Amino acid sequence: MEKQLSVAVIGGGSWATALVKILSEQNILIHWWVRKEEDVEHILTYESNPRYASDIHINLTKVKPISDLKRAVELSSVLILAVPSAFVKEILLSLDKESYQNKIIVSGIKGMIPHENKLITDFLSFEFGVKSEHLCIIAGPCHSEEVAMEKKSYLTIGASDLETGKKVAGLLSCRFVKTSVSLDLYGIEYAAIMKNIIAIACGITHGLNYGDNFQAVLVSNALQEISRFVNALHPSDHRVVCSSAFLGDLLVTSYSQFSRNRTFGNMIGRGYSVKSAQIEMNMIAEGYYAVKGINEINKELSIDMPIIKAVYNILYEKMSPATEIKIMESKLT
Ligand SMILES: NC(=O)C1=CN([C@@H]2O[C@H](COP(=O)(O)OP(=O)(O)OC[C@H]3O[C@@H](n4cnc5c(N)ncnc54)[C@H](OP(=O)(O)O)[C@@H]3O)[C@@H](O)[C@H]2O)C=CC1
Ligand SMILES: O=C(CO)COP(=O)(O)O
Repeated sequence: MEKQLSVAVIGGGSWATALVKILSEQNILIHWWVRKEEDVEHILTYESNPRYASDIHINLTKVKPISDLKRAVELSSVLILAVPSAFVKEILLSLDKESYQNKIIVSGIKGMIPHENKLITDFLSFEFGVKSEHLCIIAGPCHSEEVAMEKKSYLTIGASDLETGKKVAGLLSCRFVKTSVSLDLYGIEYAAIMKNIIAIACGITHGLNYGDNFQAVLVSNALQEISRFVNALHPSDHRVVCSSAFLGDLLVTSYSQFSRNRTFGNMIGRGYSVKSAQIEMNMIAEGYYAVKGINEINKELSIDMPIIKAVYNILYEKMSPATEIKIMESKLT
């Protein structure tokens, strides 16, 4: 009899919980790593995550919650990373290089390694020697809240190797999720990071009382800004920026009521400090960290990015949102 495929989902937040639900549609075993033993106990008792996406029912016949990361990784041939970028380095470095060999590693993280400003996939290959054909990312417009409600969603699996991409796409495809594969792994990994910053800008302008007319201009200028940056870093003749992984994810994060980044930006526009907005949110807005990294990378590239510059100045230079958005406004077309 063929051995049942084992997948580790690493992370205890909303996205990890939603991915566990999607994977539970397959005939596989899911070793779900959550960092606190008390959360493992809660999941085993109540069949739900205590703090994030708690309305998702966890099918314990397929899902095995575990707080021992080493064991979860040992038991699995596919690893899916779904922790916020701020914590991923520390979590990954708690295991040795050997632990990651000959496994497919999939990043569901829409952020970069802090301070180093590396993509998660680059970090995995430089730090642990993971082969490029074993690396994938999960991109596309998909909020965990809608996965919980089984609303039809589309995911794009970014891969360098088509066969690996197809394997991961197969794992994440189900009744309510359709998947496709893109070989533009770098392009969509950067796009997934940058759209979070744009959603913060959308939230800020909404908080400052700008309307839908302005937001449409902001988002269309943002797509050009993202394209300029990604094309400068990783030129490609095959990049399709109007695809779901670029434009689709930009739109959903900029407009959705569920977006953490838009919600965070809205609070900033309404006068909250960064600290108070973060405390009130309970969930992570990746764009806060991403804008620092992208701004640093751009010091060498000097690409014209007025939206990203405005968000950086507001969040890190303590500039007035109203003043910065006025400056940005004059640069949009
Ligand atoms: N939510 C979504 O719909 C989607 C999210 N993503 C991406 O998934 C990634 C994870 O985000 P998401 O699931 O939303 O995050 P959440 O905000 O839902 O959860 C935060 C997670 O971070 C953990 N955490 C907090 N502090 C620490 C720490 N010091 N060390 C280790 N872990 C810590 C929390 O654990 P604890 O409760 O124990 O503190 C919790 O599991 C992000 O990159 C995001 O962009 C991608 C697509 C969709
Ligand atoms: O990436 C996402 C949807 O595709 C999630 O975005 P938020 O973190 O802003 O909710």
